[in-house]
Amino acid sequence: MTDGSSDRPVLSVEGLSTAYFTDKETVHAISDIDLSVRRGETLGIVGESGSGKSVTARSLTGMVKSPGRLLDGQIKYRHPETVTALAERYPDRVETPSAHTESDAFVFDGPTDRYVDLAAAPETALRSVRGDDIAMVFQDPLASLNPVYTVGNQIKELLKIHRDFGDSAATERAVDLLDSVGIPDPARRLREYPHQFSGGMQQRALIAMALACDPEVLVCDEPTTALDVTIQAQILELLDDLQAERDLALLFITHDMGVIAEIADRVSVMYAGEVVEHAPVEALFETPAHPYSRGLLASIPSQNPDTEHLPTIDGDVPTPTSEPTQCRFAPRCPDAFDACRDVHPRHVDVGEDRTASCLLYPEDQPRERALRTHSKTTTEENR
Ligand SMILES: Nc1ncnc2c1ncn2[C@@H]1O[C@H](COP(=O)(O)OP(=O)(O)OP(=O)(O)O)[C@@H](O)[C@H]1O
Ligand code: NI
Repeated sequence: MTDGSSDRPVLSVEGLSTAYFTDKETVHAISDIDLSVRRGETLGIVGESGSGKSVTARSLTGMVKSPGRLLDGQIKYRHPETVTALAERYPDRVETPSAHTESDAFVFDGPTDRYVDLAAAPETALRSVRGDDIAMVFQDPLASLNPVYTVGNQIKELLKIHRDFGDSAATERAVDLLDSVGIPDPARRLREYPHQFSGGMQQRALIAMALACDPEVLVCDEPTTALDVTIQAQILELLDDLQAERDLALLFITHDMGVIAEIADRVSVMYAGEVVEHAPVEALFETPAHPYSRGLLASIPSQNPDTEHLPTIDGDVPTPTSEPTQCRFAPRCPDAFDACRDVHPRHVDVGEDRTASCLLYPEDQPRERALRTHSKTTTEENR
């Protein structure tokens, strides 16, 4: 490829913020999130309950429901066919180097980068991206499957609507899909209802549905949390195989560091609506940079074989009701110092391909100087 898009991440999220406006308060569920995932890569998103993982997943394809709303940020989806198709469908909303349109452009067709900004896309465009380009698998399979239709009919329906398949072609493809996710005797299971499937088989069926339209990106939000460990391990292995076969970009959300170790290539650690560390998985486990990451790791049984009681991080994730002006982890942080309560940390490089947002860094600088790095306003920085 000559347009340079091929070596960029298929999905990159920049400065994404989503808030819920309730009668009582505004919940800044995610603030200024950056993420990226490449084809064939698994990005793990980890954090305790309430850290904003699911809101991040929902924000990606316009699934945030009122009273929630995206406030800011870009979601750059780079898939040449989609860029071309949406540019044709929304000619007034395309920005090219020769034709600068109004500010409501969401298709960017430049010489060095071609993408669709899903944060600015209209719902009609998002609807065609959702499921087709970016598919999701959620924790509770029964909530995502319709109890009154057979599993086969649900898969076939997708293929008929999104792919214009006829009935027999859809049946054939549905059998292949169930087979590819390791469901034995697929032609027979196709005629069964979701409740006739075990939990693990339901989750496999959901993965088959997610893959029906050949997505580029698969987002899995705690897909194995409800399953027992043996079945969980089988599903993780399945996802790993499917990803390799299809060169999928996989975004895998979990609160479980053990699962992250199994499946992720790179990891983004979330806390109270922010990403606090980005790192390759080996580096994160060997030398976690952010004190929160250290705390999460210390609570994995396999990392502490000798301890009878696993250390946990005291306290809970706060519900963020304002934009961050300080370190949100400071109240629970064993390494916190005075400035942590006044200065909002920015992401700084802490190694190859890794950053952390913590006032302890840059580590090689005297603290005063390090603090000045964090105090800089966004406009001073060359964004
Ligand atoms: N519909 C909503 N209305 C108000 N606040 C919401 C809503 N949905 C999510 N939130 C808030 O957004 C924040 C992030 O929630 P989110 O569900 O993304 O967390 P999570 O990391 O997925 O947690 P879990 O591991 O429990 O699934 C929480 O403070 C939550 O209370
Ligand atoms: Ni969640």
